[in-house]
Amino acid sequence: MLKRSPQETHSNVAALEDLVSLADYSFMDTLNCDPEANATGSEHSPRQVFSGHYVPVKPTPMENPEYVAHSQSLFRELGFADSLAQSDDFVRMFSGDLSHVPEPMRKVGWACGYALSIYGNEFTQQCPFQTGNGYGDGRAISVLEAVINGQRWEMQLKGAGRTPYCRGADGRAVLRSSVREFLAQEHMNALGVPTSRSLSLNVSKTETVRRPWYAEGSRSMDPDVLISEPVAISTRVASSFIRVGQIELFSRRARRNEHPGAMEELEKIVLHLIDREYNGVIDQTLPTAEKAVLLAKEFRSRLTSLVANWIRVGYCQGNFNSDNCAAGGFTLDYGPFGFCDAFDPHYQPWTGGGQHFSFLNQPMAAERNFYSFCSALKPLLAKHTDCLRQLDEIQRDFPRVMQEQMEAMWAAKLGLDAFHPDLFSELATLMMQTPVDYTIFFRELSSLPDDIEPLRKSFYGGRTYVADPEGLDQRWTAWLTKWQSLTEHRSREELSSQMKHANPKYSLKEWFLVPAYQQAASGNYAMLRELQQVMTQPYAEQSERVEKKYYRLKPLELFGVGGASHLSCSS
Ligand SMILES: Nc1ncnc2c1ncn2[C@@H]1O[C@H](COP(=O)(O)OP(=O)(O)OP(=O)(O)O)[C@@H](O)[C@H]1O
Repeated sequence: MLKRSPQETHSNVAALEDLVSLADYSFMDTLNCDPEANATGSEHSPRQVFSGHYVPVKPTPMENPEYVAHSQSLFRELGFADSLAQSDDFVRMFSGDLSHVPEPMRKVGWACGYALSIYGNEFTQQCPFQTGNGYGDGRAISVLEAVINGQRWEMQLKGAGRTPYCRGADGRAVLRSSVREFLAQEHMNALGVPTSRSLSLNVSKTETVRRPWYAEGSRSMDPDVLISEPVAISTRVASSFIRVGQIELFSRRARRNEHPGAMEELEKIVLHLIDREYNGVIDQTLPTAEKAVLLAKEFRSRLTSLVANWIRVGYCQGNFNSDNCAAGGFTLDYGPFGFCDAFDPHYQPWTGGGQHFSFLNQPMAAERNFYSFCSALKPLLAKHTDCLRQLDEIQRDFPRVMQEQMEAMWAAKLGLDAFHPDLFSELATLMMQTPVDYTIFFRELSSLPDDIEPLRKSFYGGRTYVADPEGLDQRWTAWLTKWQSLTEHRSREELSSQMKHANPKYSLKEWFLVPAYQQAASGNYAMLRELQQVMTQPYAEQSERVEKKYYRLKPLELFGVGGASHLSCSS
């Protein structure tokens, strides 16, 4: 096993050999392999997995892979040469072909099982009496864990073929959803929102799969209408991919005493989570029960901050169940996500998603996931009443901590020293009634306008109403005057600069993504590259051409039926 010390730097990862020399399989010592699994990783058919933390699985190489994109910023952070991304070896490996990969890399990846709670309600699929159901990484296969520049990274191929958790599906991801996830991860990182990161994106020149599409004139996917789409594999990278649902899976098994080692497996996954995500935050010498309490407290802090950040940048996750909630407190699984255009508290990017996951309901959805997380820890605290009491307190206090984070976030967006409920409530009403583009409004406000004229750039209604029958102009003026009186004690330059750090100028709207992935499907990646360039500097003033194209209201024809959102949960 090869492990580098944090002091060592790797500024010269220019070839596959350099990368795989960093491979670290220490998780195999601390986690359990499914005892029924075949060590060669040749299992690609769905089956029930009853115990163990991971199943060895070989990725299924994508036919005729072609390089599409890589993250220059992550490559820089990892000390990788940009030329590596397009080298044959690298493209093959991150398209699922490990046959040529040298030692010490094992030519087998791994997939993990997890459970699912839907808005806090336990969901069990297929097998009601046992939690060893087939839910888990159905198409995501990790191939490498490595400590690079003192930080541990897990590299996971999404769309790398079937695993025992595929539940009969094809194990593939299409280019459309892969482009969305690749760009969204890049964008969120540049926005300063904790997230899994994009490493690379490759497409197959020949392999396609069929996916449901819209029936004529409808906004919903129709399972009977299928289209062929190119297959792609994106590699995402994170300190771990442990989800709340994963802790739940082992907790359910322990609670139901499903097998003799169930409690031990729960403890192992919790300690693994602490090691991967909370190392340095939680004292390793404490007993497990005390560690679990600290873990809950730290996760609460990260999760509430994460969700406040989502709202700050206009992001809605769309399907924030416990399987899509990273236990490290970062954004994971960019499926039916969206960045809002017009401000709407009930903005929900996914036609299949419920209102409970909509934009301003995300704190509640986070609370549900947090409760699932705390419940999952409880079997470890059964004999520790004091720890249990502390955990209950941490859980009970979630809404207060969430509210504090939200208020601090709104205050920062408005450049205020403290949250002013009346001012905010009038603003929210005005933003909805006008309505305003969320990104443009806050960015224009960050330039500290003297009157409401510059704010009109963000008014959707402003394009159609002339007479102002509802007196919106007067109300906006009154609101602005009040806001100005609360901020006038600050240096204008400093205030504006601070607000521009809280309020991005550019956000990755779906109607920018659609033409980019459509063009990519025909082998042209120009728009994708341009979006990557623009959206990785979301707070910067960019060229006039960029501003004209990406800092504008969503065109009216893209609203409503036949709109620009081509997304589903699992594409
Ligand atoms: N084409 C597919 N083949 C096999 N499994 C799939 C496929 N699509 C989705 N799944 C699995 O179904 C579950 C729900 O899908 P969802 O869209 O939330 O996840 P995903 O986008 O594939 O994965 P992740 O949460 O890892 O980003 C996941 O466990 C996923 O692995």
